[in-house]
Amino acid sequence: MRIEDYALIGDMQSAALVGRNGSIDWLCLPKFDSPACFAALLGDKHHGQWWLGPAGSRRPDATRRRYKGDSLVLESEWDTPDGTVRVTDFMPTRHVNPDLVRIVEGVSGTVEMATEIRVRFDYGRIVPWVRRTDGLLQAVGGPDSVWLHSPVPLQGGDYAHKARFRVAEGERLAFVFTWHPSHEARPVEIDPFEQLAQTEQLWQEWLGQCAYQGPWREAVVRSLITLKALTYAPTGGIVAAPTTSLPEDLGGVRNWDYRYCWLRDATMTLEALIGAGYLEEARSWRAWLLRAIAGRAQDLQIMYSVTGERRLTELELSWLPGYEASRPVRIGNDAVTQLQLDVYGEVMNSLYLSRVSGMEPDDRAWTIQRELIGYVEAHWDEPDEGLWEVRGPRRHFTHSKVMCWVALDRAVRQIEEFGRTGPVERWRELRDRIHAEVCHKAFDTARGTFTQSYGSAELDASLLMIPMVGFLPPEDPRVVGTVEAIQRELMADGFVLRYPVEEDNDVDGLPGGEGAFLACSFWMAEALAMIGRREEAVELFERLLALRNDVGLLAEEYDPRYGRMVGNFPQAFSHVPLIHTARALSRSRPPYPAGGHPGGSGEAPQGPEEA
Ligand SMILES: OC[C@H]1O[C@H](O[C@H]2O[C@H](CO)[C@@H](O)[C@H](O)[C@H]2O)[C@H](O)[C@@H](O)[C@@H]1O
Repeated sequence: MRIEDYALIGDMQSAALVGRNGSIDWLCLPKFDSPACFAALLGDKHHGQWWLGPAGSRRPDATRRRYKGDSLVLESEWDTPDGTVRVTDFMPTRHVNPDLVRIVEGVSGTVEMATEIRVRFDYGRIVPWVRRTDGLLQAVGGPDSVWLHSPVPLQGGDYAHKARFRVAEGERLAFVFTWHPSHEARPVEIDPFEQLAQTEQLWQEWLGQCAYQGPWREAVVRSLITLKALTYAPTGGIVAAPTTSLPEDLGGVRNWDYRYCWLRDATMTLEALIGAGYLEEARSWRAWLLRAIAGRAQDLQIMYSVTGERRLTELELSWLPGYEASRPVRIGNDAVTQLQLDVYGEVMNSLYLSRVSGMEPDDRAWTIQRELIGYVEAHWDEPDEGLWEVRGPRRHFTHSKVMCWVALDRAVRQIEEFGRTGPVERWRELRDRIHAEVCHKAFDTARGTFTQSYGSAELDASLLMIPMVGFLPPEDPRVVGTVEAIQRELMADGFVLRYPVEEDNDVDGLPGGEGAFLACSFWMAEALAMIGRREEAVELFERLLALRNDVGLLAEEYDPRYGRMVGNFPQAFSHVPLIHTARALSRSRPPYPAGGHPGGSGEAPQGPEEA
């Protein structure tokens, strides 16, 4: 199944991927980063899968599917010669244990249905013991146990449980799958129909707070729902994606675990949520951040688990063959130990924006920000791995330096605008020094463009963020020159690459190519809008929207060679800039924080042309 054939359901603690043919191929319980109990996504049905659909020798795709209104409740419908049947899949809000509910409903006629379930704990490695108790099926293996309430009798065999049954018009049959720690007593059963009503209501209430009223609202709302689904409700942490090892290069080695909270991705997600009126998420993330990074500034990591754990050691799961043979399958992520200086700017920016949006001050937050700035003061001039987390040699990445400027700029603003205390003169002086150095060392005057790193001739899509973060005004010729150079040199098949990936180029230290990283194309659309080229911006934005799958979801990348989505799915880093670009094009996103460009050209800015 292609990556875009999946839909997402979740309960804000974990999430499952449901295939177009009714197969649940990915589910980690109890948390996003727990071992999967269905891992067919990275192997086959023997690594754990739950299929449910019309009976027959093949497993046909649903005739149509959609989310029920603005929710995460998925409805898949099959038209068959004998009638139409609907399967509603959702994960109710967590009470004590995680539940997955599948309701089969006869829409017309009488349809013969079938189901086949294989539970495999520990990412497909543990075949559990299965027994029947009081009409329920219980599977146990190590620390994990699941209970399945099935409305039809299931037959065991071939390490699976199967059933064939009929559903007539108006009939509703509910399957409930509940996880719990194997040492605990049997979980309390939920009422699936009551839970369905409650889950729908929850989403309705959440969307009721949405402040976005601009164009492309349907795409923006689906992206907001997806971002909310990637939020770990108990702590406020946000995962970059709910999957691991969906390849950036089909059949290749660029397979990473995204089930963690990157400070970069999370702060960008928050900016999108805050912009749409969701301050509660910002409050809860700030509390998560203060707990996660508590301690010495030099110990700050670029990512943590959603509960704040720091050790995310990378491991390869040798028994999983990988998505379309893309090996290795990895869990954990070695990027955790990298130096990525941009995260200081991202954290400072998001805490500043939270204040601008009306969030109450927190003295501990300011103490930590002062510590972070102390670290930036001491280390901003070192080479790092940058936002792309390259596994090649460290460099003086331009984007990292620009974000160090952002860190200082937002610290200065907190003093100027919110009466915080700190060595403002020293910080202003360093902010301006970094600005001058970047303009001197990272700008190629002959080509009229900023470059990826000091002294390099390469371009990099992250340079498109220069006007967005307020480093230079959009009409500055250096910004326009950079946008145009990236258009000329980094675009392939209508989309923007992160940086050139060629065999003789060791930027990221990895073999193989990759698709177009979708965030970069959204940044291009936003940058075009900012420099007044709205028509081109809209054209590119709509080309990107057309890549979304039938239920509005985007992976990390799109590979024009195959016309397919690649990389982890769905990816916050793709949905965030979708929201930002829609806001920029509808003029509801301020181009940079109020107060001008302290380190800018000094010339009076000319506003971008009105459309
Ligand atoms: O492709 C190389 C790198 O890919 C991952 O990083 C990317 O995803 C992160 C999470 O969305 C994002 O913050 C980062 O900017 C992206 O480059 C992976 O985690 C890295 O280990 C890998 O080197």
